[in-house]
Amino acid sequence: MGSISPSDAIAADRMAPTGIKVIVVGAGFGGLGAAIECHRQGHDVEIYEAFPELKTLGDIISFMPNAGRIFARWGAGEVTRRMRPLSIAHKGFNIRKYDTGEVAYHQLANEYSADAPTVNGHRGELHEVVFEYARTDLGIPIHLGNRIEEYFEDEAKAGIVLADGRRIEADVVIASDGVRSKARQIVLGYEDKPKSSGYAIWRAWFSNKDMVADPETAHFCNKGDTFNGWIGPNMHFLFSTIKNGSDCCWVLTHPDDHNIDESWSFPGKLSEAIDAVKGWDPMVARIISKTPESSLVDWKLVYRDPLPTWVSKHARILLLGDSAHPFLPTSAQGATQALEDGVDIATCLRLGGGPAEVPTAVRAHERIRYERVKKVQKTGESTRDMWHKTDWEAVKKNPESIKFPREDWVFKHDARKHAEDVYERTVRGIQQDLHEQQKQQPNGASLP
Ligand SMILES: Cc1cc2nc3c(=O)[nH]c(=O)nc-3n(C[C@H](O)[C@H](O)[C@H](O)COP(=O)(O)OP(=O)(O)OC[C@H]3O[C@@H](n4cnc5c(N)ncnc54)[C@H](O)[C@@H]3O)c2cc1C
Repeated sequence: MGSISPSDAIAADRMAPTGIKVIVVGAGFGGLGAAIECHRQGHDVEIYEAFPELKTLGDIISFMPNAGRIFARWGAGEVTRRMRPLSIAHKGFNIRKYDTGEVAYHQLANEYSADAPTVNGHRGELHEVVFEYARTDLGIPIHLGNRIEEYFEDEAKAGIVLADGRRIEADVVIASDGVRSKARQIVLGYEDKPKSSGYAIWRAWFSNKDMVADPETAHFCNKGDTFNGWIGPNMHFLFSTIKNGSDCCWVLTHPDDHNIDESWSFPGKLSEAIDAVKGWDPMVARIISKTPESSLVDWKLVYRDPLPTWVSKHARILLLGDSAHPFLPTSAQGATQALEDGVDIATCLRLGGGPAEVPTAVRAHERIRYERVKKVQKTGESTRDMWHKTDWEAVKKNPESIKFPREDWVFKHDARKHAEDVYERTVRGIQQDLHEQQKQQPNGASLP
């Protein structure tokens, strides 16, 4: 049997058309993932995005095996093949005590698995792989430079209003427009603002030039990729070397009660970051001092309590990814859960069967995803608290207690299989609940 070319594998990666038209707002990981999965599962999809062109900005992002499993299925492994050379290939995570710098625990890296790889790399570079896969390989229309100001729906359709006044309709609108989503107003019926998480993060990505010039820091770059974390009271500093040690990246999470009405990303000041680590292992300040100030970002971390719903009244507009549920970075699951959302909604729409069944499919999606997302969100708080309130005497006795949690219920989740397994049962549950509610309405009035 002859081998199949990557382009044939990509073309073959599509199920029969369902006749469902989907608009996705936002081309972040959430929107792109949803659009790719909708395309694969036979829906007719296009994306509207505010940014006028793709820029490979940012620093590190981690995708755990529950995201790797999703990427690995795109184009029969073509997407993960493109991601692999961009990803960190460190052997393990050195978890250090903040003041002495001693390694309290060495957590081995996950083995590379072609079916469900862990992917850690530059956010902009990985984003570009996914963006180009959607646009160039799959031919999904991505309309850049379109900021959506309004969403609308009735029982039969939903849509968006573009800046020039054009109204575009579809069977369903997936609003993956991030933490400041405009769609939340129509979904919730009120304006819901993100609040301060009480923390900010200095973040930097830079070349190893000054690190290798200093014999005290050169070893981090001369041994290939490395990953070290200093864990201290109410703060942590994570430092990676990437691409065989040629690039460096760090994040310093620290308390900060900012005003979240303001923009949340600012140029960072090195002196402030160095001040924050007074009393810490001097290596931390030394690494920070090698950072060109122009590459330092002061990122105010916002959060929001779980929303009561992600679905509009007629169930034709759906919040997805950060617009529905922002995560704390200590879960390392925000973008991953956005990808799971995309797989789930694309699967529910297909199993629903066609445009008339969209509201049922959208409601089933929310019911399938809601509790899992809430539970994963909590891991961001528990890991942060575990690190920021470390009892070092207890860690001496049980070093493993400080490791980054890797739980099977999070990592082994197969979003598509799960949706296929529970869809019918979930729809029956929704119908039963509606029936019960209708019985309780006076004069048999019907519910939306
Ligand atoms: C410091 C930090 C570190 C993180 N680390 C990790 C990690 O290691 N692993 C992980 O899984 N997650 C991580 N996350 C979370 C992750 O980055 C997000 O959860 C994820 O990127 C959300 O993707 P999204 O597509 O939902 O939203 P976004 O990436 O915010 O995308 C929203 C898109 O919508 C567009 N848009 C917004 N408004 C409109 C509009 N009105 N009209 C049209 N387009 C619009 C925006 O331009 C943007 O492109 C981290 C987050 C932070 C803050």
